[in-house]
Amino acid sequence: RALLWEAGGGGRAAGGDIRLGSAPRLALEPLGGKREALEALGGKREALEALGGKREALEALGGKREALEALGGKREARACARLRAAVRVPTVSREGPGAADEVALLRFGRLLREEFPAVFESELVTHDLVANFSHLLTVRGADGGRTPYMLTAHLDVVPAPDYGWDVPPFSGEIHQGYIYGRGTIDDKHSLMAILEALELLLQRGFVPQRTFYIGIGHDEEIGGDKGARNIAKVLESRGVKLDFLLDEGMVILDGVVPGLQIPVAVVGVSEKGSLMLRLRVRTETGHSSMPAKESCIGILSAAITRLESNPLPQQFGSGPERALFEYLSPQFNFPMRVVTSNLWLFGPIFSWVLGQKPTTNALIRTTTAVTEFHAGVKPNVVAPLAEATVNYRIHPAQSVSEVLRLTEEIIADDRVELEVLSSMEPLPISPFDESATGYWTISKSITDTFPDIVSAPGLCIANTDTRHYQKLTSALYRFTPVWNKLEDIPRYHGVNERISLQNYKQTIHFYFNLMQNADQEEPLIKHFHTEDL
Ligand SMILES: CCCCCCCCCCCCCCCCCC(=O)N[C@@H](Cc1ccccc1)C(=O)O
Ligand SMILES: [Zn+2]
Ligand SMILES: [Zn+2]
Repeated sequence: RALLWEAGGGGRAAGGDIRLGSAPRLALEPLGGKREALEALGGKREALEALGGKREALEALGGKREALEALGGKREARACARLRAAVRVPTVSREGPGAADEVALLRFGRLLREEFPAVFESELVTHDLVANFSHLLTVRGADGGRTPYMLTAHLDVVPAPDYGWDVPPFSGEIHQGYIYGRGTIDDKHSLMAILEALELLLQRGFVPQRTFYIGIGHDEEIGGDKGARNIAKVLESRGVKLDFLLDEGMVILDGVVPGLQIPVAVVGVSEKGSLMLRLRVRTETGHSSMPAKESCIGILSAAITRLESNPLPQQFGSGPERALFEYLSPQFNFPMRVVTSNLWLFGPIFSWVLGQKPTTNALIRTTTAVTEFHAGVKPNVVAPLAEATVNYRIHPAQSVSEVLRLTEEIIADDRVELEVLSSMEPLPISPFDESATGYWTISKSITDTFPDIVSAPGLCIANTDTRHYQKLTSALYRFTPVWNKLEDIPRYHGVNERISLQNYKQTIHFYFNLMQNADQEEPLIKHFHTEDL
């Protein structure tokens, strides 16, 4: 039992490889025969459900001991199997009209209904299908006088080309204690864990005191304009106001913050804005044997070089990043503790240090990413047009108009046309003072689940569906309890996205704790404990 959930968890323990892939007879031998194998696994149906099929079951299990250790308990095995099944449905969002895979989106909806019968059949739960593929669950609380809260997640994923992955990205394979696949940390893990926690609580007869909503968007990865936006509209039309909302966003960082001695759970209390800018240069085309002195490609390249060599000014101290370091100050090692306790003095040097790495640089300034470049039509034709896309993520201390003005100043060339493709101002800072019940409910649930780490408010550097819910509450928080070491950060939207089995179990525990903590008036007391899971 312990091995399954501890392998790879928090990067601390290395589990054994349970993908053996040997012939069925070889797999059966160490188990002592088919009947014994099935008995060990609690029954044929459970074994097959947990592992996704007979052949896979046999391939995955190398021996009796490994089988028992790997499966832990039936409940854990089933939860793990359900996440793997979710990963196998390729709910990929692509840019452009008609790009949604409607078959996969519908299949995913069916999977949710089949896998969580207690949720979907409960008298306490109402299910609304929104914009054909998104889901809104209302879990009716006993005390209608209390303000509801909301948990959100999304079921779509970014594309995942096969190359570069150790296992196919939509296989949900388990490898060395991790479930691999697109969506395992963005964001099917949180969606499935929320429903796992609710399923279990409902099975145990839990009746929440206050109503809560679960919003599951189907197009977050392309802006959420159909899913989350319409879920929010449904709630607005019903006159709903929320105490707080929790979505994906920030995570647990282990060894990512320089000088911090313990892992920190960063709860995003604000979110950077965004500006997608198209740069365009047009020049006379013609025969490449008689080129003009400058080409549109050269002009645009020079503009881009100026943007990259002139990052926008650092803003350290004027956004929620300052609170993060003040909260964490006692946890830093000796020299950093002095620095972070005296930011009035060391602010400029600390900001310079943060600016040296992409992850921490993202906290302190509006970032400039040149993401696309297109030009030219033929090797012997002078290019008529060069285009590039620049994606700014705007620090809360700046605005879209300020970033546009600075861009024009840096480029300083009228031949470069600017077109705003989309823009979004940074989101306001949600409350995290003593009276912020949502923040403290999340914070307590983090501590209940991970007693040895600290939590702190911080800035979410990517964008989430939360902006669609701004009319419902000003208390928007962004956090899922994914445990990240520095080397794990590129897995988001990258290759080898994965979650450890232990970390997935912790994710379920987190929501299980949260659903109970959210009901409590001070002091926060739970009825059920995660040890019972
Ligand atoms: C104290 C040091 C902190 C160092 C920072 C470390 C950062 C670690 C961050 C981990 C990243 C987690 C990201 C998860 C959420 C991703 C959400 C997302 O991908 N959103 C898209 C949404 C979008 C927006 C606009 C158009 C299309 C899609 C995004 O691009 O932001
Ligand atoms: Zn996401
Ligand atoms: Zn994403």
